[in-house]
Amino acid sequence: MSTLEERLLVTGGSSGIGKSIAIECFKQGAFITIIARNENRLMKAKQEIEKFSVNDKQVVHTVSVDVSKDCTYVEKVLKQAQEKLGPVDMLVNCAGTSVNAKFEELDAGRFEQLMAVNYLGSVYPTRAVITTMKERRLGRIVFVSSQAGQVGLFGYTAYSATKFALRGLAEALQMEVKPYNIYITVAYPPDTDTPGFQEETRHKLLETKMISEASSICQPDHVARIIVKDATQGKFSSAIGVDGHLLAILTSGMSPAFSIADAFAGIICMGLFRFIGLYFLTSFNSIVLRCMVQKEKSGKKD
Ligand SMILES: NC(=O)C1=CN([C@@H]2O[C@H](COP(=O)(O)OP(=O)(O)OC[C@H]3O[C@@H](n4cnc5c(N)ncnc54)[C@H](OP(=O)(O)O)[C@@H]3O)[C@@H](O)[C@H]2O)C=CC1
Ligand SMILES: CCCCCCCCCCCCCCCC(=O)[C@@H](N)CO
Repeated sequence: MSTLEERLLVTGGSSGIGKSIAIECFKQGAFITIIARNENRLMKAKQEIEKFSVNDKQVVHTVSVDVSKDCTYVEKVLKQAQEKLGPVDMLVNCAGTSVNAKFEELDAGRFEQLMAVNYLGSVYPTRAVITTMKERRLGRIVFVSSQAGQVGLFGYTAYSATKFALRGLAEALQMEVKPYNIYITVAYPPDTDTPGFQEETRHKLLETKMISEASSICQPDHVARIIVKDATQGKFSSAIGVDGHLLAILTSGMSPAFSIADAFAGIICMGLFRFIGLYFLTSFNSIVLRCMVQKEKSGKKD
């Protein structure tokens, strides 16, 4: 890592993808503060990450806070964290959670909770760092979305919406902060083998399971390596795997292009990828229909 990303804040840094991002950056000499709610898990993660230190000045700070509640408080504690750590070069918004269930089985509270954690829980930490980044004319902000933030899928009505929201936020913010040399990255990981994913899998709908097989299951350290590399380079979209890159081009819309070569690749491939996308969509719809027929045959209530 260059000298740029010396100081990092990683929300959700006590588990899964966030912890792997912290480890990846720590290995490259960064100073890191990890943020999550549960103090025990934070302490355990701190010890695990510190094993990868490359110089004896490196320590991992921890902050226990719920990023989804009380904006003023989140901003206050993260500003305090910056006094300890120094001005932040890169903020990684990775705290998040998912729920997989049919729309009518989710009560309204779940929609609110998910939007609070996944969306507002990225807005509040960003508010805590943006002014200093603008003053310093330097910074990177990462939003961890999902492939389910590029395409709405069966069982993810509440979840997908929160991940799509991050993209809107990121595009608008990028336009505002580009003149200040601040670069935004939206990461779209596929299913990744983390504690959060294992929890989600225990209650996963058959339709979602079958549809998700179209994409790979990744290891968190692999996902982290790609996100850190893309963010360091200042890429707006960070995709993983062949399907991830296909989806990124197909759903690129008005997102910034990383390079002229990237822009041309998109322009040339778009038509073909739309065709492939529609093929997948047709197969997903047929999975949904087959599952419904099967349930009706076996007399199960929907
Ligand atoms: N795993 C996957 O398949 C994929 C995951 N993603 C996204 O990546 C991110 C990380 O996922 P994953 O690694 O699986 O998750 P994990 O459940 O393994 O870890 C989630 C982390 O976020 C923290 N966290 C959760 N809620 C809050 C909160 N309200 N305030 C502060 N910290 C919080 C957790 O700590 P604590 O509970 O102690 O607060 C933990 O550190 C999420 O945004 C997820 O949506 C995207 C695509 C695929
Ligand atoms: C044109 C090309 C089409 C390519 C195929 C598209 C495949 C879509 C499959 C998406 C799988 C869902 C990932 C959700 C991950 C996630 O966020 C949760 N696991 C969180 O816990």
